[in-house]
Amino acid sequence: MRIRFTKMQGAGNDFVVLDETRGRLGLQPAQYRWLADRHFGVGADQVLSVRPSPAPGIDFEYVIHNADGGEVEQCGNGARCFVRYVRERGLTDKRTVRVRTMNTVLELTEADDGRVTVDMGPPVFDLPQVPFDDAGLSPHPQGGWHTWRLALGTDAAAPHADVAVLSMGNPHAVQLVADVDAAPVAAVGALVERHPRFPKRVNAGFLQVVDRSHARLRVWERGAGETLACGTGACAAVVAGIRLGLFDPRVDVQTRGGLLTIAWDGGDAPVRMTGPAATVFEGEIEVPQ
Ligand SMILES: N[C@@H](CCC[C@H](N)C(=O)O)C(=O)O
Repeated sequence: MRIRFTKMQGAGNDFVVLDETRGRLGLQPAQYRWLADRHFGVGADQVLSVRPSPAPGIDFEYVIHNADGGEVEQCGNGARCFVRYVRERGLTDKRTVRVRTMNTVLELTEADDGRVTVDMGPPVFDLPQVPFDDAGLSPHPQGGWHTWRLALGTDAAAPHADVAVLSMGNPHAVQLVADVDAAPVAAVGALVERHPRFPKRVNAGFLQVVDRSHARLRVWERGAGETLACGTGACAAVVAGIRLGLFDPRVDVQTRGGLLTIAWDGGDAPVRMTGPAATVFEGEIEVPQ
């Protein structure tokens, strides 16, 4: 099957975007995996499919597949690219677009300078909803909140990670590090991603607090490995830092691929993420059956 695609990136988190507004392509998990493959396919951290309005008051549906082919609930950087995509192609002329993902409706607004702000909705701390299994674990109080100690192996000498656990519609485990450049993101991230306490696996964030309004962040993403930026990861890291008493309500997060600004007023307030989104190139490719 020959398909048209658009390659996009938001802060270096890169995407293959597919237009399914006039009909489904019917791709299977192995085909999403192939499209995301950097050697045999186009190459991307996620594949995003743009579908027509699923209900009155909602402009589009947006479906996300990780590079491993698995469908997931949210993608913050992808959401910014999504709004850029539908506006650039004339699929809408609205500046603020409402889009349904697997488990929520997001509101996205493109500013004159091309930066996009996403209302990501409120963070979720209820552990079964993350989901996180805390049976038999005690939380470690820190600031006004707590972290959880995860053993990263079965023997007594196994290393551990102290993580703050929350959902931004998708699961996140955020650990504080002194220096993101020295953090063992691949080794520890892979262990946290598949830790048995996270039944749906988890995105593992490594957060360096620079000061009360500046952070540095690296994220080992579920189903994609380390990416140059993770939008929901930045939201989760800032929310965790605010609850741990480390940040003010607005934080600039420096990722390896760009700068994201995250704002959260606490409680049930929505998390707002602002950052770049850009088209890289367009093409056509024959996808193996
Ligand atoms: N890159 C994303 C997150 C994509 C999904 C994530 N890997 C998951 O499995 O939940 C972002 O910008 O938020």
